[in-house]
Amino acid sequence: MKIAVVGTGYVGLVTGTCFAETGNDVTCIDIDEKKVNSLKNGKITIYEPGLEVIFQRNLEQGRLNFTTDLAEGIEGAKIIFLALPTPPGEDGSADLKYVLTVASDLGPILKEYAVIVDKSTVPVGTADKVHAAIKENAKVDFDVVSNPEFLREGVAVDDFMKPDRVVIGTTSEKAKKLMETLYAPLVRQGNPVIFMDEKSAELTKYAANSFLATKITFMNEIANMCELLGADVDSVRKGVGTDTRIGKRFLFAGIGYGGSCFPKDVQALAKSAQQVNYDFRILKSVMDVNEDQKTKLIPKIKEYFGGDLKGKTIGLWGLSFKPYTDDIREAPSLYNIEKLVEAGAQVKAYDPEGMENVQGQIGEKITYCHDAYSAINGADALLIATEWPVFRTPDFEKVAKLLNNKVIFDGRNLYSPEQMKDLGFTYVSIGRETING
Ligand SMILES: NC(=O)c1ccc[n+]([C@@H]2O[C@H](COP(=O)([O-])OP(=O)(O)OC[C@H]3O[C@@H](n4cnc5c(N)ncnc54)[C@H](O)[C@@H]3O)[C@@H](O)[C@H]2O)c1
Ligand SMILES: O=c1ccn([C@@H]2O[C@H](COP(=O)(O)OP(=O)(O)O[C@H]3O[C@H](CO)[C@@H](O)[C@H](O)[C@H]3O)[C@@H](O)[C@H]2O)c(=O)[nH]1
Repeated sequence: MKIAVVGTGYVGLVTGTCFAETGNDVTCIDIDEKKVNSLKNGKITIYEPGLEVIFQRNLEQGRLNFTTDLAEGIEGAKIIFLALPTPPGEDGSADLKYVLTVASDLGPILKEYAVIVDKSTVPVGTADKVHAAIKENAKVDFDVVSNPEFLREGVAVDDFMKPDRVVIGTTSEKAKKLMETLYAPLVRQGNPVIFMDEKSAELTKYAANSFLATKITFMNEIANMCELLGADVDSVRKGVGTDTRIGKRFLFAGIGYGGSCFPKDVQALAKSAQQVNYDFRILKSVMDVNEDQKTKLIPKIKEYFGGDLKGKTIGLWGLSFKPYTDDIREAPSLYNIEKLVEAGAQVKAYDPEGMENVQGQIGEKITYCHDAYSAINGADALLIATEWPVFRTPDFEKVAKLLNNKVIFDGRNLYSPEQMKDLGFTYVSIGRETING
């Protein structure tokens, strides 16, 4: 089937590449000329494990094409995905200007029936708005479908090719059939395609992300209680996670959730609630707690150094908001850097994939190191912000030698307190016993 994907960022590129891989003829459209040229020339624009190989294959075999021209890109497409940004507007609600601008542009250039799919995360009622924006100048029949995306960065290809479920919001039988055909190769594992109305599909996406953010935040609060009561959050996690009603996943306490989705989507759902005069109290708490959680280790670092960080150097392991991505949007590392620099400390950082993006955003505010050990060479303490596997089993003798003080502040609970005690480190983690080496 011929399909088009408008917006070739994270979701657009994964969507386009994966649908090309399942045999469709895909054209991806983006207004960013540099991005389009790079992709046309075979240079992938995001770091996402497993994506490059299928991107190259489909590009070479001509099933994956890129253009900046919307009319050219949608020519002959039966399905047109909108994978456009929906960032928080000034009041925290999702800004629909990208989605609605493209919808308006589509009206006059649609030449035959097509299904326009909202892949972006959009508030309830957006499918109606997109429909109205297209209809204003449309000369042909069309349907607008809500098909939220649930992929996680870092495992996006697997999530897309083997989804737990596909949610499709439409009341049009014609659109339903086309979407069913497109998704058929991805749901052979027996996972369901769940059809519903557009509004419920839109809300499903916000409910899923907000629920997961709440689950993490609940465990972060349990971790904070553990610290006050002398319990261990890892034991509590195992104890509760084995209850199948709760489940083992997304129970890891740490220095808060980040990324391009949870922070903005929780905020957008809270705003949607406010707009219909509903006080969504849990979400307000989730945002509050996460705000504090992100820089939770800073006061402890200050306390270790007697309250003053002036002239101290902190080695920072991890910049991306989670492992296996170069995405630094809303990464807790950035909030920690801000606080450390504000307090007069210097930061030497290493991240396997995220350094270029951080440098692009904050420039030379910190020093970028070529590996984990150079980031702690001569540093006064180590702070861990992201659980990249390379940080999990370091040579602790080397770590001790390179650091001026044997002290680790671990925002991702990578090491066991017992091991740190044996090695003689001072070790401060989240929701567990502090070890004074
Ligand atoms: N990143 C994720 O993991 C993820 C997962 C699920 C859902 N989502 C949702 O998907 C949507 C897109 O997210 P993303 O992370 O891919 O965004 P992104 O910022 O990475 O990419 C958006 C792309 O759209 C392009 N664009 C902007 N205006 C355009 C226009 N008029 N015409 C063509 N292209 C245009 C931009 O140049 C950019 O390349 C958001 O609503 C997001 O919430 C994201
Ligand atoms: O037990 C956990 C799990 C995650 N996190 C943090 O939560 C954030 C988000 O992690 P994750 O959900 O794995 O990454 P995303 O790629 O942002 O994916 C989320 O956001 C996407 C965009 O909407 C959705 O499609 C996905 O389903 C949803 O998981 C990260 O900062 C993680 O460090 C924790 O602190 N503890």
